[in-house]
Amino acid sequence: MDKIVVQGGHPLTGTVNVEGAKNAVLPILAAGILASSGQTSLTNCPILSDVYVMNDVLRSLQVHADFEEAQHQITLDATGQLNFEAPFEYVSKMRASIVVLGPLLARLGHARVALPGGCAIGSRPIDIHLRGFEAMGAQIELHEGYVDATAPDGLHGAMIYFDFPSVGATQNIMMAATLAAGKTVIQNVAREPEIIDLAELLTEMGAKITGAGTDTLEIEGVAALHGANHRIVQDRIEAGTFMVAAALTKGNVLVKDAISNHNQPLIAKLREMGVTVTAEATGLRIIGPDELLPVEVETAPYPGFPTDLQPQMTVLQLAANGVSTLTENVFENRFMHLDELRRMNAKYEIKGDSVILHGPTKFEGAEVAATDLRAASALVLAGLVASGETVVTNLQYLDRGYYQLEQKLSNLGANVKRINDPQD
Ligand SMILES: CC(=O)N[C@H]1[C@@H](OP(=O)(O)OP(=O)(O)OC[C@H]2O[C@@H](n3ccc(=O)[nH]c3=O)[C@H](O)[C@@H]2O)O[C@H](CO)[C@@H](O)[C@@H]1O
Ligand SMILES: C=C(OP(=O)(O)O)C(=O)O
Repeated sequence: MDKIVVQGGHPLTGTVNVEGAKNAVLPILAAGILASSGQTSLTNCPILSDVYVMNDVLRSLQVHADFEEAQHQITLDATGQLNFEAPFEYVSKMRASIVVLGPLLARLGHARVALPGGCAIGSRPIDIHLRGFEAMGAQIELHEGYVDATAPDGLHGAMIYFDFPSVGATQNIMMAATLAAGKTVIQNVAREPEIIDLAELLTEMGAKITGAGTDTLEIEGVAALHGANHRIVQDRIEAGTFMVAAALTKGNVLVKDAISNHNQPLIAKLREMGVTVTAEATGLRIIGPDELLPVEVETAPYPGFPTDLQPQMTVLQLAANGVSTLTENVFENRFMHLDELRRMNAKYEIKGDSVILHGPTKFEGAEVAATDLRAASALVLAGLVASGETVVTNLQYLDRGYYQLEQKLSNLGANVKRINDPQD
C-alpha cells in the first residue's frame, strides 16, 4: 500500500499548475453518450482514478473511450449500438457514475443503472434526480439494487423545481432535457462552474440551453446531438487546496491559471485571516502571514463556500490564533478528518453541523488514515506544518481527485514523499 510521508516545517514557494476539474470532466464524459454522430474530443482531462472509472463505465455501455494521457485528451465515440445498463461492478466504484442515467435515458429511451451507495461523507440519495426524470415522463422502478428508467415514447419537456440545488441532479436532468420533446425549465438548479462547463459542451454538441450559471435553466429539446471539441475548465478545488497550503505554511505561491471568480468565498476568507491574495496575469498569488486570524466559515452550494474545501479549511482554522467555527451545510457527515487531526494535536468540539476549532494548534506528526478524498488532502496539509513526521495512508481516496499532489508539493519546497510499502 502507498503512503505519503511528510516532514513538516518548510514554507511553500514557487509556481504550481492546476489540472482540469474532476467534477467537470466526469459529467462531460457522460455527455459523450448523447452524440449519435461524430466524435467528442476533450482536452485538459486530469489523470485521476475517477476518470479511469468513468471511461470503464462508458466502455461497459459500448461507448468507445480512448485516453491519451500524454496529451490529457480523451476521445469518445458513441455512434454505435449502445448498451443501456451500467452495472454495479462499475457504479459501486464511483458515485458520480449516476450521471450516465440522464444521457442513456434520453438517447435510448431506457436506462438501467446500479443505485449508487452513500459514502463516508453522507447518505447521498438521488431522489431529486428521479423526480426530475418522472416529471419528464419516465417510469422509474427500483429493484435488485438498480434504477430502471424507461420512456418508450421519449422524454417530454417539463417544469421542474428542485428542493435543493443538487449538482448531480442538475447535470442529469439538463442532459436528459437536451433530447426531450419541447422545452424543459428547471428552477433552483446548481450554479457551479462545472455546470457551466457542461452546458458549454452540450451547446457545442448542438443543444439549446440558456441560464447556465443562474438558478434557472431552460432547455429546448433537439432531435439529435453530435460530437464536439471541448477543453475542461480548471479545477477550482485543487487550486483552492494549494491556496490553503500556501497560506498555512507562510508560503509565497503562484497558483497558475487559477480562476479567481471561481474561488471568491475562499479568497474572502483567506483575506479575513490575514493572507495576501493577488490576481496576477498568469494566476493567483498567495502569501501566508506570520499570524493567521480566526474566522467563521459556512459551506453552501455555489457561490457559497465549497464543501469540497471544508476539510482543508479546518486545518487552516486550527492553525489560526484563536477560536474559529465551521458549519457544514451540504453533507451530514463531513467531519471525519477531524478524528485523524485530533491525533495530530487538534482541539475542537463538534456541535451538530458546526465545529468549534481551538487554535493555534501546534500540529504533531502522526500516522493518520484518509477517510475520503478531501480528508486525504487536509491530512497532507496538516503534515506540512507539523513537527516531525506525518504518515498518511488510504491514498486510494487522494488518487480520485489529485494528480501527483506529493510531487507538486515537493516542487514547491515541501519535504513530501510517496512510498510503496510492500509489507502493508
Ligand atoms: C462528481 C461531483 O461533481 N461531485 C460533487 C457534487 O456531488 P453531488 O452531485 O453528489 O452533490 P449534490 O449537490 O447532488 O448533493 C448535495 C446534497 O444534496 C443531497 N441530495 C442530492 C441529490 C438528491 O437527489 N437528493 C439529495 O438529498 C446530498 O445528499 C447532499 O447532502 O457536488 C457536491 C456538492 O458541491 C460536491 O461535494 C461533489 O464533489
Ligand atoms: C465529494 C467529492 O466527490 P464525489 O462527489 O465524486 O464523491 C469531492 O470531490 O470532494
